Amino acid sequence: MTWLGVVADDVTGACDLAGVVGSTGVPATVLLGPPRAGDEPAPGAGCTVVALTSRTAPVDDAVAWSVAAGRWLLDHGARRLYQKYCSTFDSTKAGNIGPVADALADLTGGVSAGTPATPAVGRTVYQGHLFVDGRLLSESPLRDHPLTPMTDPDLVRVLGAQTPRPVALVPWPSFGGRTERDAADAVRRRVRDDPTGHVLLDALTDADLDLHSAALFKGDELLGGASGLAAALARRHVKLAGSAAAATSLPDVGRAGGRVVLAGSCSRRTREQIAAFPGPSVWIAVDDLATDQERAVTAAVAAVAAALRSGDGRPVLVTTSLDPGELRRVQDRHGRDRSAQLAEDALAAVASAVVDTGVRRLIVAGGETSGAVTAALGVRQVLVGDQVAPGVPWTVSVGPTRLALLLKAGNFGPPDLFSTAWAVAP
Ligand SMILES: Nc1ncnc2c1ncn2[C@@H]1O[C@H](COP(=O)(O)OP(=O)(O)O)[C@@H](O)[C@H]1O
Ligand SMILES: O=C(O)[C@@H](O)C(=O)COP(=O)(O)O
Repeated sequence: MTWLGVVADDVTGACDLAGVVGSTGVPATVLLGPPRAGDEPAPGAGCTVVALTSRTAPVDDAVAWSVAAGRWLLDHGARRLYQKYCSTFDSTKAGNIGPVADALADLTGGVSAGTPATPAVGRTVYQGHLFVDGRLLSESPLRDHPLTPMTDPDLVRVLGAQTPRPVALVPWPSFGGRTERDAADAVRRRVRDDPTGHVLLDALTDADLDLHSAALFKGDELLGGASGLAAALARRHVKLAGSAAAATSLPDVGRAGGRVVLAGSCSRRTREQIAAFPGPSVWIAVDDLATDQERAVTAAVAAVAAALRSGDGRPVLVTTSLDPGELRRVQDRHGRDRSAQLAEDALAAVASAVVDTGVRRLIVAGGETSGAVTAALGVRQVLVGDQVAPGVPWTVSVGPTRLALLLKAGNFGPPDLFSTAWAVAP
């Protein structure tokens, strides 16, 4: 029975959260939404995540899809709603986190409380400022993101610019190091004082997130954040229920057909993973796609097929990724949105082509990229298994053609992920 219903703004974020929650003993499943008539949560899932592609969508679409997903989750028994956004608060200039929070809060208690802090992957929030591996967000590689460059680390200000509702902060000194009861008082007082607003929570450690989950577990407000707070809520759920479920074992997809890595992420970690990849690789240039998309995609598909045939079973990497300087030049030539669309469409087309030839195991790097690839493959639901690294679980698609998919957030996973993750593939 679904206890936590999650509306996630991208596919890799959904898998991150489901993997992390699953590792606490709460089985989690991901529906790639918005939900359609006849969709049902997977049986036995304590946490059902609806993955949207709403992070960079127009605001009205993001709100409409999120409300549909939230209603569906509540209609299917979810006791709490959770808005999953990025641990680095990734937002376009228009900013979808605020409007979606406003709309989802209206479905629940009218107020939201949450934090992107996820110490397991180096994201902490202090005095409302977001740090990534100890650097302010604005000084981290996120300032160079292709679609959502983050240049302001002050989350109260960033969220405040996205919503007409008040945004309040629970700063660390008001709860940090306190007893569970005192910390809960500090959080609940803030939530009571702002009954129509959004409350952001500082958090430096998982212990801080456990204090927040104790304060928020029984309320009716909209919860929000990244996988850190969701995991703390799941730990609390398991503690109160007194038992954890066994890890989900994923069905085998077989070993035939070869293995492919599709990397559309330009994030620093993905670029390290590309640089460390020892196998054959095919690079697709956005300039070529802009000149003649069909020809460039056909050439890429042929190159991948040849590499799969002659590569002794080694995985093949296909990528459009660029470093920040080159990326800016491509964006200047073709426009930010158009170049992103060309890259996503190309990798999605390559994914369809290789699956048509029998490939059943794929790693996809990048949230937007994973959204495009799973849409092209017609994947509607994935079962989530063990994590290869924090926030990086293998999944298997539900449906007649089972695919093993590792849908990886751009900045996640160790540098050798593209060659080592296969050892534990379903
Ligand atoms: N060569 C390129 N030029 C312009 N945009 C690109 C290029 N390669 C990839 N992109 C775009 O960059 C974006 C990366 O976002 P995403 O896939 O979400 O990765 P991440 O998880 O790192 O945020 C995608 O929209 C992708 O299509
Ligand atoms: O919270 C996170 O950092 C991730 O779950 C996430 O959302 C990452 O987004 P992408 O880097 O766009 O995959």
